[in-house]
Amino acid sequence: MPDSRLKKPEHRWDNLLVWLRDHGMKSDLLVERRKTPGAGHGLFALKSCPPSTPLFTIPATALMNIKTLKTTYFTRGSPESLTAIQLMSLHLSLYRPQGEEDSPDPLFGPYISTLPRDFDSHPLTWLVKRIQNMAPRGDVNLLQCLPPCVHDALQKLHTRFQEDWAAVTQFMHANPIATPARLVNRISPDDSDSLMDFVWAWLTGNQHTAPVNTRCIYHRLKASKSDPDNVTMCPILDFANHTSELPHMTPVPSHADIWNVAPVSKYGDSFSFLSPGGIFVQEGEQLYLTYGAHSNRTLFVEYGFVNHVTDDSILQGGCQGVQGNIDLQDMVEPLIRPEDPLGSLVKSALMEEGYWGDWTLHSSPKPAHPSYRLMTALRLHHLVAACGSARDDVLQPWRDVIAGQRDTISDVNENDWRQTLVTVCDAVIERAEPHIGAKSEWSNVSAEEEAWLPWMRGNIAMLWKEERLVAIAVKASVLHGEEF
Ligand SMILES: C[S@@+](CC[C@H](N)C(=O)[O-])C[C@H]1O[C@@H](n2cnc3c(N)ncnc32)[C@H](O)[C@@H]1O
Repeated sequence: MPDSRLKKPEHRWDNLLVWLRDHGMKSDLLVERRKTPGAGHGLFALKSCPPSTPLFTIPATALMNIKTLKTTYFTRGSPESLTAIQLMSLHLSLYRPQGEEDSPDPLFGPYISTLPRDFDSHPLTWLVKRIQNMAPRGDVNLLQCLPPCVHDALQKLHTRFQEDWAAVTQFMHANPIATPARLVNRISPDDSDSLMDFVWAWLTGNQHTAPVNTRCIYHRLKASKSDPDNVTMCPILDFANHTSELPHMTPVPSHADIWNVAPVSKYGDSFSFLSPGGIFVQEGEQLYLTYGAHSNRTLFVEYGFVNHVTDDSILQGGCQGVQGNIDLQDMVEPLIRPEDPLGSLVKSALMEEGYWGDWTLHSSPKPAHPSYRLMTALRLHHLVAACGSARDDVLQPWRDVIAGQRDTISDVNENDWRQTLVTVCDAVIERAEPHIGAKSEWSNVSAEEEAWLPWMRGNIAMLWKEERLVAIAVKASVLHGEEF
């Protein structure tokens, strides 16, 4: 067990290592945790190593997931009545460290004690606080400063959060004996402290793969490869920051992955990671993971940070990792006017064919372009507007285009939707400009406590900058007559 005298924050990492060794971790740890400028902690190489070197292995019993938690909460033989994410969030919420204390969790205490103590800088925290009428930190209501499509994405995340909160509070109501008596009150549907503990837990226990958001990673635990409960929290690994460009660490496929079966052992397989392939890592270099090919909108909403974008990376394609991507739902929906009779028919047709929403612009691959979904929606909008009708025979040429039986509806229709796209791009550019002028404290400020507010303003300005640059790039493509 960890030495109970080692209670100061700087010893929490050491306690975690002792605890992991108690769980059977061998001394093959080639990484350490260090502070980074601007991204909290990160993982760094303890010594230089060749490509694809084993860096560390976390034993199955030290991974927090549905297998290692289920005997604590579910009656033997009964169905698992919470998803993996809900179960991890419940457990974390019950054992959230209070103040500077360590987590009282008898199962994962030394691990939970190393996790970030709050997610005040995360947009979901702002949204829940606003709904609860709790004063936001800092003097600016950052939610009002978000680009509309980012705000919409945050609302969707909040809906997922609320569903999990409802499932967990119902579970606790139906299974009051699942937790030690002194902790039962930590989950109460009407108590704002419980809710804020759950926000912390949910953001902690959620990251790296859809559908989760901040600290989870795919790990094969179930018979089916695509089971959403194939996720785990993984000590040590979860200090790895994201890169979309540099070579990154990779998991070693487990026995269950290789044979495409559920793990044989009760708690699943252990989890090992390799140094980046193809490069020598130097001692002291930061080791990254790639959380996924996410847009900045997704990174911001799910993880609370964004990738840096520059004029060059969007307009010239100067940086491979940056793929500017903006969503135009809030601009295009008012054009269609679903509240009007014709607009409502356009909406129905788009929904029927699966083309309603997710209308995006992309800076790469070159040329910068609208998504096929957006072109499809704009083509239909102009067809119906030009004919003043949405009868089946009017819609047929549009259906032929989506069925691949013709390239376009007509030259006039192509010209119309391209013109509209230019107008929409102009509106996006104009709307973004006032939000970009604020000086960006992007590079030098740490993301922690007192400093997070200016850092976050820089992130939000970056989202607006991306809106503007991607709109400029797509407008230029249309005006150059690019075919998409
Ligand atoms: C899995 S954790 C990584 C460890 C984290 N830095 C920490 O100190 O606990 C993911 C979180 O790290 C931060 N992060 C990860 N990659 C980042 C990056 N490239 N830039 C800024 N922040 C990043 C974000 O706050 C994200 O939600």
